[in-house]
Amino acid sequence: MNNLANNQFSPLPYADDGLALHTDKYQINMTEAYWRDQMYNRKAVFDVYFRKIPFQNGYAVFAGLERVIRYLKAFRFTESDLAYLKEEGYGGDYLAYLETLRFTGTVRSMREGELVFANEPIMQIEAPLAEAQLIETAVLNIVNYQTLIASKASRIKQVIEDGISMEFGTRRAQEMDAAVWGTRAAYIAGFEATSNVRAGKLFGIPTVGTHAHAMVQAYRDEYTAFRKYAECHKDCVFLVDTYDTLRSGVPTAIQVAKEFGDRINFKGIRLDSGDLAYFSKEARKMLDEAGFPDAKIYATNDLDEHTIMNLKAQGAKIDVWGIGTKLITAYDQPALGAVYKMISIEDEHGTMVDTIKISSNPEKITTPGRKKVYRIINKGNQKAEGDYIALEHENPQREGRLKMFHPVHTYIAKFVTNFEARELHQTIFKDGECVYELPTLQEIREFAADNLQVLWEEYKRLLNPAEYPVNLSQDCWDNKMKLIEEAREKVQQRMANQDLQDL
Ligand SMILES: Nc1ncnc2c1ncn2[C@@H]1O[C@H](COP(=O)(O)OP(=O)(O)OP(=O)(O)O)[C@@H](O)[C@H]1O
Ligand SMILES: O=P(O)(O)OC[C@H]1O[C@H](OP(=O)(O)OP(=O)(O)O)[C@H](O)[C@@H]1O
Ligand SMILES: O=C(O)c1cccnc1
Repeated sequence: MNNLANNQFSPLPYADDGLALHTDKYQINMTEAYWRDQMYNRKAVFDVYFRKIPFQNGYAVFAGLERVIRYLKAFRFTESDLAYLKEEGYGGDYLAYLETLRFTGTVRSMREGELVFANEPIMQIEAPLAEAQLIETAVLNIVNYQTLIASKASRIKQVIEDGISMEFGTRRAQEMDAAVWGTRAAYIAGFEATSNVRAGKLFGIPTVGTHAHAMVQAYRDEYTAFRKYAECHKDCVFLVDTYDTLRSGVPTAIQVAKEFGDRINFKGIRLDSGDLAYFSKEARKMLDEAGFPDAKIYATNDLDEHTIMNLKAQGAKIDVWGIGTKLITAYDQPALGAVYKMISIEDEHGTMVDTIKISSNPEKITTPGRKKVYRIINKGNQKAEGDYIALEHENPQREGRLKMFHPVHTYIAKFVTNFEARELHQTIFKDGECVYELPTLQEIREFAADNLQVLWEEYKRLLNPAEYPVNLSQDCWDNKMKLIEEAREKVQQRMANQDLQDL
């Protein structure tokens, strides 16, 4: 095939492989129907949101915007994409249309590092129907994973507090993309460093590394392995659990540190098995007595927020926590479940009409219409009272006394005065042009940390956090009720017609 890459080391056989085909086939099929029916250019609006905060946490941390931006900027079907679609049986006229497609829509989104809650739009995408539909899969793919990992990392970081947290999961991640974007998400949420060197190169995340058991096994004894390592590395963290942590590993690390003196920076030891609480306490005493009070104790081995909390409760003397599998795979909840739902579409007369998806579960009924999300900050204490979802034309800041009520159990309500309504969405793309200046990763990370400050502790605790209010404005709620009623009438009308036909 003429598109074969010349580079034999390329992981993929196509030189022009792009991401437009990183979509579900049904999107391409639906788009063909829209195109043949001249519907493809009708403006459609979709919300991206999830229905349940992962890990039973009190909040989630949004990540994924940067990659979504890159994806949308580069969106196009390449020559080899179109050749493949032709092989799959799509017609030449439709393919000629796909060839011209670029993303021309408008995207409003929360910023990476924003705290996000269930049932509020993280992103709102308004684009010609065909484009909005084709990009759904990739947008969800990106947002779902990165937000999940950022949320898990934030949860772990809440427990580690002032200790140092390092992302060590690459070897266990669900393939390579997950490793690098996952570690970026963890960094946004407060992790300090990663072992993934490519993530260091791509994103500027600080990289760290100790050494593995393999090195001790290769040299057949700890003394030689530690010395060989120290001969070529100034910063040394010795892994002390290959044979016998307290009788061999720690004393050998101390011996080598003494022998090398100022020639190395003896940063500490790493424990990777056994009773981490007990070993860390004993090792701490040994290091202090040997004159290395600044040497740190690193710990790894299937750690997550629960083991870390437990180890801390046992008084473990661990300074640096290396977390792999359970973070990068979001081990206890492997999916965020974010969805992409149509909330408005242009009709044949060019008028935008709101749309709804009904479900027997009231929490699953979509909220129609173009909306804005506000975080209501109490000016007295600078804490968040909750989030407020309003229709586009509304401005809650103009209200002196804002009524906030539960979107399903509407009798749960409160009035808020003296507040700032902080709008959470930014315009990212305007008619296909990216108008958003990407913050640096450092800025995103600081933004995420600042956001946590406005949240009461009750929403941040690990176990049974309080439910953060996400409310609808009265207009938004009324609009939703109106559409539910209309949908119900349509079904009743259809049933009545059916009855007439059956007579
Ligand atoms: N004091 C402790 N309290 C609670 N959990 C601990 C404690 N020490 C270690 N752990 C955790 O217990 C689990 C021990 O797992 P496992 O039995 O596989 O490790 P190990 O036998 O010590 O080491 P390995 O099999 O890797 O050589 C790990 O998840 C570890 O983080
Ligand atoms: O336990 P995790 O949270 O996934 O953290 C990463 C793990 O990866 C390494 O173990 P591995 O057995 O792969 O190699 P090593 O112990 O020989 O270094 C390391 O020692 C950690 O235990
Ligand atoms: O540097 C380390 O200690 C490390 C790196 C990756 C995985 N586990 C440990």
